[in-house]
Amino acid sequence: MRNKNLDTMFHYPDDSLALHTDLYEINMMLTYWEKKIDDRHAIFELYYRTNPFGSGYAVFAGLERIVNYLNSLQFTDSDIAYLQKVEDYPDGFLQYLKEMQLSLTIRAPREGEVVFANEPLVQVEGPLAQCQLVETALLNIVNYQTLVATKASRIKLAVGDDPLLEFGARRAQELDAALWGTRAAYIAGFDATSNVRAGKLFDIPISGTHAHSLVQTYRNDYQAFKAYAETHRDCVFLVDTYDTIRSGVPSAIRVAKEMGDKINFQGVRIDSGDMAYLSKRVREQLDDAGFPNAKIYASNDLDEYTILNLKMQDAKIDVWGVGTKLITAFDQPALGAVYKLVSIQDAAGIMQDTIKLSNNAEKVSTPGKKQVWRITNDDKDAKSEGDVITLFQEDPRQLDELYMFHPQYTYINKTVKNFTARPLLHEIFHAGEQSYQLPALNEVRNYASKQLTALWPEYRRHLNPQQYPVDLSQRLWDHKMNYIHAVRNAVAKMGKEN
Ligand SMILES: Nc1ncnc2c1ncn2[C@@H]1O[C@H](COP(=O)(O)OP(=O)(O)OP(=O)(O)O)[C@@H](O)[C@H]1O
Ligand SMILES: O=P(O)(O)OC[C@H]1O[C@H](OP(=O)(O)OP(=O)(O)O)[C@H](O)[C@@H]1O
Ligand SMILES: O=C(O)c1cccnc1
Repeated sequence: MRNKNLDTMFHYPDDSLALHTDLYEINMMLTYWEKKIDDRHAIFELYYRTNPFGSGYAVFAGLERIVNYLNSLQFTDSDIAYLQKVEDYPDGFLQYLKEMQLSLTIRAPREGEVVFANEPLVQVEGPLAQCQLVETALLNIVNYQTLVATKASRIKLAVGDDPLLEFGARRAQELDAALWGTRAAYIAGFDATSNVRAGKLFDIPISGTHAHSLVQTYRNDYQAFKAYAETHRDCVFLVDTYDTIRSGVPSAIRVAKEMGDKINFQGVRIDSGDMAYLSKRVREQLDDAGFPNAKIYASNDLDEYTILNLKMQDAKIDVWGVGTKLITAFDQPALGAVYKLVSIQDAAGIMQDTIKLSNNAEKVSTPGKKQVWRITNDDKDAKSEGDVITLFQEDPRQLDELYMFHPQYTYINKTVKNFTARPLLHEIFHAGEQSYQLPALNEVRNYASKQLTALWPEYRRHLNPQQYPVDLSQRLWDHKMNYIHAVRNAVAKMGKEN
């Protein structure tokens, strides 16, 4: 055994994720500490502004890693020694960091929840300095995992019930992305992965065929397939190394016939060329040879668009392998989630909500601690009517009817009568202690599938989906308008004084 642990290559046996943050967070912590406001109660909310990939929704992922991160959050000796070496921080502050004990309360949706732009996804509440410290890691985790889970759900939607394999490890942005991207893909509907470590760590089914190098090694399709068949029971032969129709498939058939029931001839994989044309010809070859149950696997830069197109061309593909375009979120490499202060205690100990104005209406933040409610209509197959963001203490479940209106175009409105309101933000940590039991991964996956089904197809479709209503309650809307006017007036007054 050469290397015991990945982290040991960094020569810090006590390396931790406490420094997995931007320097400006620690710089702000110093200011708060020196000015004795580090303990002020603060509330931050994490959200993104536009659904990715032109989707009508996103699939929330990353919660398990957030929980692991928070549970392990503690500055270690080497973290402190490093800060001491590179920054001119006072000893008292370093000591404060060293002794810091997590006391945050965190709320988030269940992993696998369907979520929408501008909804608070992670709500972080507690001492200002701690809220600041965790910003970078929370954004890092949610931005990537939610993005890949959403991409995966789009691909899953395209394949329907066909088996869907994740092949991304080699093309991912490094090891962590391969690992957690695989998990996100599994949550959103992929059935198995080629990534063996992801299989081991997360108990995800693993799956593997073979590469072109096997065929190149033997310089001949038949010899390569034969050798593989003599050493494996389950066989999927990659038939496109030299000539799919004239050499690859005939060699696969010959080996399957020769080996008989010594192997389980599962099928063949095509990885290049016109896959609509080739798959139809290969299907005929397999059927004519007496292998109607052998499956045709396809891979090669697939995504939801090529898959839908291949289906439209009636390609005879049974199993889909997707790597690069999934794991790198190829057509939109960033979700763009942000983390904003929405409320903070003043010197008198009173919570004061905060707002960020912008010339762009969509970028004006919504002040205050909030809750998100999923409104489903009991008269309409329990499909979603929309979401309503409320002040945290509001509870729409107490209402007989709910007035829902578009937060910008308020003339777009409706009143829902026979409805169910379900809060999306659950307490995950309470005052630093984990208060939520993480569900098993398969439960998360089933949950995601159920939530996607509960969404009207109009919101789910790939192209130009309908915009799902994400409304503000009347109270929150009034609250926001009051803040906008108050800040505008204050700015105008300051302008006159200056
Ligand atoms: N019938 C088809 N309709 C639409 N797209 C297809 C069809 N067949 C293949 N594709 C896609 O077209 C792209 C073709 O890729 P590329 O230009 O690399 O060709 P190739 O045949 O795979 O060549 P190479 O041997 O270099 O990989 C891939 O993304 C593939 O999934
Ligand atoms: O196309 P993706 O969606 O990214 O799927 C993963 C790709 O990785 C392999 O190719 P690669 O050329 O790396 O190896 P190979 O020699 O086995 O074809 C495989 O054949 C797929 O084409
Ligand atoms: O098992 C496969 O076919 C596979 C695995 C990784 C990448 N491409 C293909």
